[in-house]
Amino acid sequence: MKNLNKSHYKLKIDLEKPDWKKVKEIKIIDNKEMLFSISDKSNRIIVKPQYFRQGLEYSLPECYCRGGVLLRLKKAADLLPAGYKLVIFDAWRPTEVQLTLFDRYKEKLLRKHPDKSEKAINKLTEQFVAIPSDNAKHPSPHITGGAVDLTIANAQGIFLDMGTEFDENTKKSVTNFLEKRLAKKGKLSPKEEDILYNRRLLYNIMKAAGFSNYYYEWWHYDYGNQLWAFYNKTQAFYGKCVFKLNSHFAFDVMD
Ligand SMILES: C[C@@H](N)C(=O)N[C@H](C)C(=O)O
Ligand SMILES: [Zn+2]
Repeated sequence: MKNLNKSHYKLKIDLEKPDWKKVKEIKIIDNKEMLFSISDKSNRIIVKPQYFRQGLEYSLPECYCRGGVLLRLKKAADLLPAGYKLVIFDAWRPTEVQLTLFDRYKEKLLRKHPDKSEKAINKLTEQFVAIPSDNAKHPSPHITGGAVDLTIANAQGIFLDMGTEFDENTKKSVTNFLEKRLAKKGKLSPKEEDILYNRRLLYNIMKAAGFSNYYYEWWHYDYGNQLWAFYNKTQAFYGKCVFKLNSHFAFDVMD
């Protein structure tokens, strides 16, 4: 890390928890950009669809995102140190996949906390999986084609240590977990320091390309949807989208 450019670590990770009530109230004027497949668009982006690999029902063998997201992913990838690549785990999601993810995690929490109320369990679930919604006024982030889950691989193809697995549902996944520990204790172990800088690298290139990060997950970034608009204090331009294949093998956004 010491031989890498300082600009990769310029910004410390400073984030707030989203207020989902406010997020859902943000106005969306969809710009109708199409969904594109992400594979083969840049030699610095690898696609590894995690939910398909896990055999999740309705998951897809390819990742798709809006045109503006694809452009910005390429920009972020080009900002990486030489040889490093972005690894995409998931992007646009069918509502059915969002539902399965939500139910799967909720069941896990119910088993762990049989004494908690349904309301409390839903609130906990919502931290790691957005409430499944294809309501045009407040669609779940991944249903818009504006959200992407990703990490970084180094020049040897090894995933950088981000401190947790993808989708690990613990407080260690909170993006600035180690920033807070550093501020409190004044120092980190060498391994923790590596993780802190790896997260900062992802955060810095994605911020520079125009994305926002989701407080609870180091791997989840947004552009153009309501969650992004919340963090950027603006309106959203990506709403709910379903797709149909057109003659250019891209996907038209449908209402
Ligand atoms: C499930 C996880 N990978 C994820 O994407 N979580 C966010 C909150 C979401 O479901 O939008
Ligand atoms: Zn995500």
